[in-house]
Amino acid sequence: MAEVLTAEAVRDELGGLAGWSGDPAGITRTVELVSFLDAIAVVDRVAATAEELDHHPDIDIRWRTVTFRCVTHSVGGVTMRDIRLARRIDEIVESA
Ligand SMILES: C[C@H](O)[C@H](O)[C@H]1CNC2=NC(N)=NC(=O)C2=N1
Repeated sequence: MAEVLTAEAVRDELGGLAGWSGDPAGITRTVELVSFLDAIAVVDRVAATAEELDHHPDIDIRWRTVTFRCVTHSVGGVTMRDIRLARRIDEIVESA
């Protein structure tokens, strides 16, 4: 089972994840897309990636603003699975 990262480890990992913030309880990134449909398209791609990784972000959609929150629910904190998912979300957002 993946281990919850320490506060220091989360800080270090956030250094390589522009736009993300948080702590061992969860990391979040909010992005504003051009339109609602663009936001939904990004969410759709993230959903496919989450299935591939078998690791799923919490997602909040408000018109064209989307907030992704990554935390490993089974252990109640941020693990490397969340860091990997966050990197993949960034790739999708950057290519949108
Ligand atoms: C069996 C499967 O790996 C688990 O149910 C997964 C699915 N996706 C998940 N996603 C997240 N964010 N946390 C989990 O604990 C989790 N568990």
